[in-house]
Amino acid sequence: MKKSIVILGSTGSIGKQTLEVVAASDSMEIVGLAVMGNIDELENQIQRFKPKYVAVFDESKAKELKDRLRSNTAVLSGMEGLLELAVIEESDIVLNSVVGSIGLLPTLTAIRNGKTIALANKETLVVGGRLIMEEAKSHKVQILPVDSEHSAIFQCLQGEDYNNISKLILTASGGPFRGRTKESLVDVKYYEALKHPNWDMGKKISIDSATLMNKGLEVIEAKWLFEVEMDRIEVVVHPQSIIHSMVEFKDNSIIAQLGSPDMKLPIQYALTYPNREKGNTTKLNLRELSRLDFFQPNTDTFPCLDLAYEALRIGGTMPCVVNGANEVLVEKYLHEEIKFYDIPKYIEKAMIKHKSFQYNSIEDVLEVDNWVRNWLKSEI
Ligand SMILES: NC(=O)C1=CN([C@@H]2O[C@H](COP(=O)(O)OP(=O)(O)OC[C@H]3O[C@@H](n4cnc5c(N)ncnc54)[C@H](OP(=O)(O)O)[C@@H]3O)[C@@H](O)[C@H]2O)C=CC1
Ligand SMILES: CC(=O)[C@@H](O)[C@H](O)COP(=O)(O)O
Ligand SMILES: [Mn+2]
Repeated sequence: MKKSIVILGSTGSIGKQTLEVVAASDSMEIVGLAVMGNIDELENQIQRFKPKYVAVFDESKAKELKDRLRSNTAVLSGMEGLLELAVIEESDIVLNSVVGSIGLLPTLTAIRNGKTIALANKETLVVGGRLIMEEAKSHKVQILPVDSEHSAIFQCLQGEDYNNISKLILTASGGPFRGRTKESLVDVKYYEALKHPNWDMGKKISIDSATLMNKGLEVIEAKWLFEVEMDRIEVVVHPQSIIHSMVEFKDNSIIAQLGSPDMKLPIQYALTYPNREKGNTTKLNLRELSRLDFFQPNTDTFPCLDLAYEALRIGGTMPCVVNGANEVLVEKYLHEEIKFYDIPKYIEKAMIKHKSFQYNSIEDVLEVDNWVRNWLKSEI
């Protein structure tokens, strides 16, 4: 029997690579695909993978697709359609690779319906980590990390007792501006920030890598996934992105996971877990690797990392505020409405304005997410 996969965000960087993984495997098939509004690409995907269902978030685009489509694929639409797709009976696993906190509700809905989750959408755990992990436990649902660092840690922890973890060591490439001074980045343009040295990713996460907010979000993601407190999560800059992360144990042994920087590897691991299948990524040739470097992150040039740690220290709804502010600010930076250092500046302002509280429901989280987005509108 083939494993039936639903991909939320199939037209994005992770979504397309997931389709490549599925296409190359004999053990998986696609039953559902969801996108925001890129129906041209979705139509190609429908022809190739013949999913039973698709969901298009943008209602008018969904209607356009319905009018165009000459196949038996059912077209769902809006948030309702996205949630419906997240819980279809035919699926064995839901890979969530939408971008942003909009991914929270589909993850939660899938968990409440007992669906195994392959999670690329890190914002889910940043904004609602406590709730998600509680629900996953109570519904006995497994969350399989897709983010490369978390997949690496998950792989390092196979067969290990989590009580023996001494610390998690997340590697960061340092992004396109590694080694630069703050002064030199004041007027840096978004298209320079999009040039990641090692990974080909969507725009939002590429800007996050350039500010180091990506690593901040990943520290929060790691805290929830592996139940490790923030003072035992360390970030080390590793420009080659060959070691994808490490775990140090009580006995001072460190286990690392290595591979060429290609997301198809963690995607495949999540989809085939606990098995491993033949991979199609470039093999590492250790003899050709001349060196592996490690440095301390420069939080003077990249203050976003410290802001994320501070949000985690405060706890409650503060990480949600940091995430919501960051999403708005990255979008504005991409549209040249603000400058590079306005990103940390306004995130910090939002943190000062917000009084964090312990959320008890998804409604609490969504309200805070909404608040920070509206507050920024009036502030900038
Ligand atoms: N790219 C990477 O290598 C990595 C990404 N991640 C994480 O994975 C997630 C996805 O990143 P990435 O693939 O780069 O992002 P992209 O911007 O490339 O793709 C985003 C995808 O989400 C879809 N989407 C956005 N909003 C909605 C919505 N409301 N309903 C349905 N679909 C929606 C988009 O559809 P449309 O095309 O129609 O707009 C698109 O398919 C992010 O959380 C990121 O942090 C983690 C590790 C690595
Ligand atoms: C591929 C992946 O998981 C990204 O999150 C990547 O880690 C980004 O690179 P940085 O280390 O520069 O943030
Ligand atoms: Mn990552």
